[in-house]
Amino acid sequence: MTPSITSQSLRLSSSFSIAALQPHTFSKIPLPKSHLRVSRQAPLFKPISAVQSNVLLPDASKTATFQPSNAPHLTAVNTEAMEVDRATEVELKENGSRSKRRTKIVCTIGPRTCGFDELEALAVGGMNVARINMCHGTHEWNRKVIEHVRRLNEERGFAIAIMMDTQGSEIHMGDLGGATSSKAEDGEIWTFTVRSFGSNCPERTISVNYDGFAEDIKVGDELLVDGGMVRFVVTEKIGPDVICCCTDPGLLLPRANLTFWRNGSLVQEHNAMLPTISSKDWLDIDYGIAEGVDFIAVSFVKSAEVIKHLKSYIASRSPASNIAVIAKIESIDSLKNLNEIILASDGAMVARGDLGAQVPLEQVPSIQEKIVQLCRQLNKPVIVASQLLESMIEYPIPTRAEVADVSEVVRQQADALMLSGESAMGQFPDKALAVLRSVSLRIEKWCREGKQHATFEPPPISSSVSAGIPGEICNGAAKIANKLKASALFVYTKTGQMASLLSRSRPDCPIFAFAPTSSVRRRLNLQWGLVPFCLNFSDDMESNLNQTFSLLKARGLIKSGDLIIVVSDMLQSIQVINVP
Ligand SMILES: Nc1ncnc2c1ncn2[C@@H]1O[C@H](COP(=O)(O)OP(=O)(O)OP(=O)(O)O)[C@@H](O)[C@H]1O
Ligand SMILES: CC(=O)C(=O)O
Ligand SMILES: [K+]
Ligand SMILES: [Mg+2]
Repeated sequence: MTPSITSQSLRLSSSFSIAALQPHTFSKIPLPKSHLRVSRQAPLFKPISAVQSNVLLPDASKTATFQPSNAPHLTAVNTEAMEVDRATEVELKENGSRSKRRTKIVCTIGPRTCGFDELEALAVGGMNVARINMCHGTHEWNRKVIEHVRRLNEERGFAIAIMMDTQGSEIHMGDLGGATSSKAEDGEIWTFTVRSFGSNCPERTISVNYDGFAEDIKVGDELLVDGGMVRFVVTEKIGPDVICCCTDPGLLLPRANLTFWRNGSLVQEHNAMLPTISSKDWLDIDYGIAEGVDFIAVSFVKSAEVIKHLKSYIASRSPASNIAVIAKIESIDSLKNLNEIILASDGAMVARGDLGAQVPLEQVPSIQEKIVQLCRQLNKPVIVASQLLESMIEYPIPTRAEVADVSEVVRQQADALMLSGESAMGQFPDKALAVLRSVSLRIEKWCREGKQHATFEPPPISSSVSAGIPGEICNGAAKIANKLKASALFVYTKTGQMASLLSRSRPDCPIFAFAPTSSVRRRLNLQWGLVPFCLNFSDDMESNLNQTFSLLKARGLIKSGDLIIVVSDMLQSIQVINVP
């Protein structure tokens, strides 16, 4: 039977809640008359008779679309479905909604995980975002991956976003003539050159992507592959060829990054000549726009200008698209302009791989913490990437140190963790994902327990952004949710902004975010604590709530008596409701 909402409810109108939180901020804004209504049996909501007719229920029995248990035979009607996937459902039900994982997981897709079945295993294992790296793979290859992910979303109710990562134009090696790797031994002489050889690469010769490669290099400089995985010293320059002697032996991987060091410092001259977005990158970006990817992550960002330029390019090429631009922080230049870059972007990535090749390794942890905090202040999602579980490329369990590293990211409350080689070409992609999931869950719980008696204070919003009324409503709602130990926060949001602000407050309970389009839903799937749903809601909050309660109860994701705190784009209010 359809429930009616009759349990105790408390409704705080905007003027009450806002004024109570921070009166001075709102003096200029006209608000409705202040009132606080607390009622028992409050007739706030009508019973939901029309719920089922507002929901699309596909026939396929294996889909995860919500299907109220008493109406299994209804089929398509006029609006979009509200979907939930197996992974979310299991996580919500396993230990109760409050223990749902908050930290999101990005998986890089490579030869190991590009098939439909492998992608499905990652989806079921909790992947929130699939990353394709344009350093590798053709457009055709990447298109297949995108198609598979789309199919999983459509058929199985997942909300997996696609992130396209640009190659960027830093100096890197060629593809080793198709070999998967090459071993450089101590004392061996290798040639690095701008000449290209196709598949007939002479022995101990590496082609390099940048024409000006040999120009600024001096005999005696050190050449580091992938930040020092293999090290050479330059012994001679002959025309376009740079002759080097190997001083730290190791494995050379295709397209590995190259940096030059002189007297202990990075030689930056040639990097300065390279555009952040190369002509190849622009073609890849056109491809990404055409494929409708959700995020474009820009490698080796140097300034805010390039982000602004890309955002206006996307807006002009595809005005209706909702592609978010993520700034990858992985160079000395990006550190110099961090504030402006992050402000101009829709999110950031701490790309520790290349970052660690440009700054001394011992500086990487403090830089990571600084970027994570800044992103939180500026309300931008942040991903921490690279080498989180590097040993799991080869081994089925991580090192203790890797677990400690992942724990630290979770403790810092970054939005997302990222797998690179572990999921792209490692032997244990599913196990690596499971480690990220279980460490996240455990550390999140530990942090919540630890702060039980601490007072709640979200970080101040930086003076360079103003979150205004919505920001204060969200902070207030999170505060109330923590105090009352609510089961969940609900947010009805058209653009996703209100959900982001709630996520920023890092509340103790999960945030169920209802968005009208699947593209907003996917985009929200990168952010801490958000459980995004696609729901075609109206301006009538009463009916939205009736509908949502009915659907979530039918699925067993909430139950009568649960305490829910509700906010929305449409009303400047915080509602406190017991699920009927
Ligand atoms: N599409 C792909 N095809 C083949 N190999 C891939 C692909 N994507 C990733 N890989 C492999 O996985 C490794 C790690 O992936 P990752 O995306 O982190 O790349 P990367 O080369 O380290 O560059 P970046 O700095 O852009 O992350 C790569 O070095 C490569 O060997
Ligand atoms: C992810 C990436 O690009 C890096 O760590 O360098
Ligand atoms: K890249
Ligand atoms: Mg990188």
